[in-house]
Amino acid sequence: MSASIFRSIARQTPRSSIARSVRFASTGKQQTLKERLAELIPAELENVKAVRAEHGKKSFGPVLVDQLYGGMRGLPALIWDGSVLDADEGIRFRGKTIPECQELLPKAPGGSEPLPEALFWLLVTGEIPTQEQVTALSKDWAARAAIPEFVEELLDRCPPTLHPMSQFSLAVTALNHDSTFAKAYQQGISKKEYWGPVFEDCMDLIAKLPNIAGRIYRNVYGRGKLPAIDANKDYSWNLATLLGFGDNQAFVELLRLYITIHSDHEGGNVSAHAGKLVGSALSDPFLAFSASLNGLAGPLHGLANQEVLLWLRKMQSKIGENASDAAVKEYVWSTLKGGQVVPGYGHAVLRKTDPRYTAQREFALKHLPEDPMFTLVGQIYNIVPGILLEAGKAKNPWPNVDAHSGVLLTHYGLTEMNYYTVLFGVSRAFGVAAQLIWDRALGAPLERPKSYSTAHIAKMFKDKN
Ligand SMILES: CC(=O)SCCNC(=O)CCNC(=O)[C@H](O)C(C)(C)COP(=O)(O)OP(=O)(O)OC[C@H]1O[C@@H](n2cnc3c(N)ncnc32)[C@H](O)[C@@H]1OP(=O)(O)O
Ligand SMILES: O=C([O-])CC(=O)C(=O)O
Repeated sequence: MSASIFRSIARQTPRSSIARSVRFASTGKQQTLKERLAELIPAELENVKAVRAEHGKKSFGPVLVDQLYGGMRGLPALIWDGSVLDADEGIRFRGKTIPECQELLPKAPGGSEPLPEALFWLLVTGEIPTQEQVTALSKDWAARAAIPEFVEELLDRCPPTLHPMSQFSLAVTALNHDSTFAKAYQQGISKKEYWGPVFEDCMDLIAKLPNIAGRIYRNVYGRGKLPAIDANKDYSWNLATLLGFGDNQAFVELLRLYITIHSDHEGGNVSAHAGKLVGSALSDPFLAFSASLNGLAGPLHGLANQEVLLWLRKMQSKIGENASDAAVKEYVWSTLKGGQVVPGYGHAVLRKTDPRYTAQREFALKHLPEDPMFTLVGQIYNIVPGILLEAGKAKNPWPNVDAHSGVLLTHYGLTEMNYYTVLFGVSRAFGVAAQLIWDRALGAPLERPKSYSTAHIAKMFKDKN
């Protein structure tokens, strides 16, 4: 089966799999996310049953031995309806591109970027929520935001030299202490009911992340005491305030965009897949998401946004600010010749400029067109792809999301690069949580693919010849 057929199947699935039906309960009252989900699940169970009955025994493309050795690149192996990644076009959340989400999703009063609350509703239901539903979600998350005292103490006892991502993962793991799902499982809950307590855990998880992320930031960088969550404000405003940037409207808008676009990138990326894999053992969402965070903390994945800034700063200290194209080119070549990757460039799936990069560039053009680091990012965009093409190894010479995010955060004064991946992690929780809820609702089984030894592969084909 050709790649384009895979893509067209993948694109159709989210649109057809979930009916866009009633948004209001028969009483006329606005439905909550959980009520709407409870309506959608039986239909989706039937849909999956029908697809499996009709296509379950059909082959979905050959597996090449190279894919076994090559990080399973391109291997069709997972189901996730929340988002699908096209190599040329980039991500669609439930069939919607980033510009479509920017246009269609509800916004904060006076704001122009989508509210991440709305994106979460879209990921979970496939539907665009009303403004009232989004406000109710902001309030629900604010009400769940407090973290247990022992988790606060855990974070307060971490040495500031412990990487913020390690602190983040540790705190999320510890939230498992109060998991509704783990308790329900111990009490013998039926398989059919799993999604309910998993939903509650996922809501708690997302809600508690600003307090964890804020506490880590203030502890590690000595930024004083954490303020309280405001139940009348949205998630991003609260996160910005806990970080100490809530009075900067543009920064709050940036966070709304940032959390929306970093949330999900189909099912196979390291953080999404790690969460799904661990969740498949019926580990609760806190344990599953801490696995996601540990994957996101790797420099080839989410940590690349930290690496980009470190690389840019190193470049500036070596060749100075406002360096010529020739000097930048030489620096890029020296990175490659040193056996290192150019952070923020290349991708396992994408073959064009990441639309998340483009969305951030457009934000920068609107809010910080004269920023010198933004100018440098533009200069690098004109230089790196040509060099990667000439070097001839990278399949995708274009920038990914991480090439741009740090420069925006730096502009507003969030200059601590080691912290950047924590914000990526807050956002990625939205996608991982949505996926965990649906996996338990659809009864996704334990993941356990088969591994082979090299001796087995060699013998298998020798025997065949
Ligand atoms: C949110 C995200 O996770 S987005 C990705 C963030 N990561 C980065 O920006 C780090 C830099 N980029 C990379 O390392 C890679 O492009 C990855 C990890 C993103 C994708 O990896 P792959 O799918 O294996 O890429 P690809 O098939 O193009 O790799 C082929 C070769 O090109 C190299 N290559 C790929 N991208 C780059 C790059 N940016 N700089 C230098 N070399 C590169 C690979 O290291 C590999 O080299 P090898 O044959 O010596 O092992
Ligand atoms: O899709 C991937 O493999 C990596 C990525 O961009 C993400 O997870 O956001």
